[in-house]
Amino acid sequence: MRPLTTTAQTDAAPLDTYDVVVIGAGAVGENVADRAVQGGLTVLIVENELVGGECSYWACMPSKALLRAASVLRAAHAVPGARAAITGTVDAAAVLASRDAVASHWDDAGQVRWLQKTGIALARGHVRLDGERRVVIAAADGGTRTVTAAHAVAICTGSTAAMPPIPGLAESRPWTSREITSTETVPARLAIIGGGVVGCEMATAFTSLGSAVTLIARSGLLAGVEAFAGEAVAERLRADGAEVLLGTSPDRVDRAADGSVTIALPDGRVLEVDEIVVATGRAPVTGDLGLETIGLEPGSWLEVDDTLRVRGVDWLYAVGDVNHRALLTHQGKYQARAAGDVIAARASTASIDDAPWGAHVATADHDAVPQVTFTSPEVASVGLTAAQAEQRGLRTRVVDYELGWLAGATVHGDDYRGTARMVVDEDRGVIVGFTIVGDDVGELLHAATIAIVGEVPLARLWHAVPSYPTLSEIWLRLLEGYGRP
Ligand SMILES: Cc1cc2nc3c(=O)[nH]c(=O)nc-3n(C[C@H](O)[C@H](O)[C@H](O)COP(=O)(O)OP(=O)(O)OC[C@H]3O[C@@H](n4cnc5c(N)ncnc54)[C@H](O)[C@@H]3O)c2cc1C
Ligand SMILES: NC(=O)c1ccc[n+]([C@@H]2O[C@H](COP(=O)([O-])OP(=O)(O)OC[C@H]3O[C@@H](n4cnc5c(N)ncnc54)[C@H](O)[C@@H]3O)[C@@H](O)[C@H]2O)c1
Repeated sequence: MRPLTTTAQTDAAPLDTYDVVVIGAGAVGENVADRAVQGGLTVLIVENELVGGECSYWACMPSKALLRAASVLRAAHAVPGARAAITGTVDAAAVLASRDAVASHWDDAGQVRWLQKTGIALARGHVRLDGERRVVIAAADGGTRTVTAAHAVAICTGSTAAMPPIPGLAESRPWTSREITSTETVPARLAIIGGGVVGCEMATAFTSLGSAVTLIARSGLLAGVEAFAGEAVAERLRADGAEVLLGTSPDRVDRAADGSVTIALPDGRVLEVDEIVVATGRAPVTGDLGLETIGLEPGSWLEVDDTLRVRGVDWLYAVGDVNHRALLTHQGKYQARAAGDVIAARASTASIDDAPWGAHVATADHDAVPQVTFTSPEVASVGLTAAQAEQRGLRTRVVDYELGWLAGATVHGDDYRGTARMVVDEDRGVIVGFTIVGDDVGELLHAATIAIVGEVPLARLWHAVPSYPTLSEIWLRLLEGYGRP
């Protein structure tokens, strides 16, 4: 693992009591703290690794930095004139160096300065709850400090890579998302277990960086979204030279004395690789948090109501990955804004706005979670898939359109291909789901999120005119496919 650089504690005059104690200074904890401070409360945030958390150093940011060069190169290759200017392939060393800069060289000084500027006190150490509204902070030097929260404790401890019970796997020192996103080398032969978002993005990145990648998925790829998305990603990975094994999972994994890893598959085949990455989902970071001191189950996801308050404990909040509502930075930060605001409101005489879509609830978590997967092609989706809408008992109509038929696609590059799907709730005349798959479509997603959250009637959407010739004309084509209501 890369050496971590932590900047000294900013909690200059440590108090025994703060209005709010936030456990975990990832993107989500930082935002809970910020909103609570803006609401007039004193806040202590406690972090035992780097301020900024997973997203800044081992997840969103470094992974996107690893993917960007190949995406730009692919776009240039598709455009006559630009294509001729390309004289080489992806420069892996330059990509890794750029990734290092994007990950701030695993130094959290910048984020600590932001905490200082915002008026949030920081303590370094591992936190455990110690009964109602009390926490004990164990510092790296062995010292401990007990702090009481006058109003609330917010658990924002995130998630970690889950380890499936495959014989020999744990003993084989597999990489997780942390090692693959911070690697200093490009393994010549790389196997990835798990066909979810991490597996697909890292297979895309490392194929472009020169690894011979084998992606092992027990179902299709990207199971949570429309099936055509995973199919398009599998097709492109294979075209780019990766091996994609669907509907299978290793029987056994072993690492030999020379460092190589063998993977035995159910069909009798044995793969040999240099590194293996486990990308089979996440586990909550709640195992060593003192949850048992307040009657909760250590190691469990923390179930919350829409104000992000842990069910049955009126002073405790769980925000971000740890509540398992939507494991995404932007959605965790959305929850954090609601949580910080409601904590401040409950600490004062302000009224609580907890009706659906109110200021103090994370209503969008249920039906309007946007996500962009930065594979090739990109996959962007929000709301329900056609199957999910049907399972909900909605009377739906589905409209699909091939992106390659758009004038904007013709200009974008040669042989542009992609698919968009709109799922309409026929009874309400609004969109409940939108998925788009194609190169460079991620930035198109927010229009769909606004349409779904705003419950914009289809009849009114006909008046939202996309510019010609952009890929946004997908909206016009989907509406024409549906017909004017
Ligand atoms: C490879 C990868 C790529 C991703 N890419 C994206 C993406 O492109 N877009 C996106 O939206 N999401 C992405 N995600 C998901 C995103 O990283 C998470 O949703 C997000 O980091 C969750 O933020 P969090 O603040 O809840 O948790 P974290 O970022 O995990 O922060 C929790 C913090 O709590 C600290 N902590 C834990 N326990 C204690 C304790 N007892 N005492 C003190 N401190 C403690 C930890 O050290 C950590 O800093 C990705 C995830 C992975 C794995
Ligand atoms: N661009 C983004 O938004 C982005 C990028 C990366 C990660 N993330 C977030 O991080 C979270 C974690 O991602 P992830 O990919 O680890 O989890 P995931 O839940 O998306 O996918 C895990 C996959 O592993 C498979 N799997 C589980 N056990 C297996 C086994 N024994 N053998 C083979 N396959 C197995 C599952 O069927 C599933 O398809 C996601 O919830 C995602 O939202 C987001």
